[in-house]
Amino acid sequence: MSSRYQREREVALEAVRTACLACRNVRSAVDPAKLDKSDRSPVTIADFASQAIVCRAIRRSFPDDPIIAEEDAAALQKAEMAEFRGRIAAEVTAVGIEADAAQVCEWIDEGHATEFSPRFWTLDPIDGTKGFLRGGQYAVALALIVEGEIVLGLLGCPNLVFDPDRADGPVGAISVAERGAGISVMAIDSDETADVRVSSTSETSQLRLCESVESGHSSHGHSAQIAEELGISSDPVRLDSQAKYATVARGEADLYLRLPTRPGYVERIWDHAGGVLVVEEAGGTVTDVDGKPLDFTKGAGLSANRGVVASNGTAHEAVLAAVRKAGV
Ligand SMILES: Nc1ncnc2c1ncn2[C@@H]1O[C@H](COP(=O)(O)O)[C@@H](O)[C@H]1OP(=O)(O)O
Ligand SMILES: [Mg+2]
Repeated sequence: MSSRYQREREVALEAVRTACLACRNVRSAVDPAKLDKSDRSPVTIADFASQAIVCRAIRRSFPDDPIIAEEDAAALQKAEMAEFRGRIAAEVTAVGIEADAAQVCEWIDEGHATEFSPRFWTLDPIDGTKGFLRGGQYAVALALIVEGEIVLGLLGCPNLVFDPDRADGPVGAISVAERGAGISVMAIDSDETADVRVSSTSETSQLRLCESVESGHSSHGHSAQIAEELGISSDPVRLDSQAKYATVARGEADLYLRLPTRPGYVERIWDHAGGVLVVEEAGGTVTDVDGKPLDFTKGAGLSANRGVVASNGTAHEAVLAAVRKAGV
């Protein structure tokens, strides 16, 4: 695969892999029973550690690139957060990056950009917080956007089986896509690599649909209507995070619907940029519910778009027609 962004890819892959390891450490170190009762602090530690790791890596290699990331360190600066800051620093140190609390806060705040620029990165340090808490799917999602076009997209999915045909095989998959250069999926814990491609399903009744677990993030009512319109009788697969894009990219699902639950909700770029390129480079198509391409020139929000439809490409027009019919 010829690569125009070889160095960016290497830096991004190493950073996402390390962030995935930190997320896993936090997840396995905490008693899940305690997580239910707590104030989200364990997940917050992983969010912050992941953002610190990835922002540090980008800043060291590409000092001039702005980063639009989900978290910031403002809430960490309070005196009563001292222990918490220390725990984040300990998690970053545990994956081989020695850091104190102040340093970690500085790295987190490298992700403070909000405005569009000709070249920038966007990061969701943990996409799918609820999946992370449930022990389900979550993703470290990173993308590089140049002149409004996603040129690199990475999804680190620590809980996704590497090979869908080996359910008891290795767990943990990082999808790495570069525009025009294709997509590879790498195991988190080994050198194993796989080429993937979207499905070729064109018969709409056979489409395997995936959507959010949370009905507050995507209208399950509308997706049931769309499925009926397409003649789909199988139940949708529900999973958290951009792992949905990864499953469409490797042909495990044919369609991901993200349908607005209320007028005016603006999707965040870090919730989609990585996943969009992963699906496109695997041969699929991504638009909003009106069939328009997602517009990454508006800053942190996808304010020119409504919802998302990601498909294997073959079925895209038929799906958009059903979306229109459902009155989304
Ligand atoms: N009303 C909404 N519509 C769409 N996405 C939402 C909505 N509210 C929150 N989200 C975002 O959906 C993402 C998770 O989506 P999924 O259901 O696919 O796992 C999170 O980043 C979450 O943002 P937040 O970071 O504010 O929680
Ligand atoms: Mg998110």
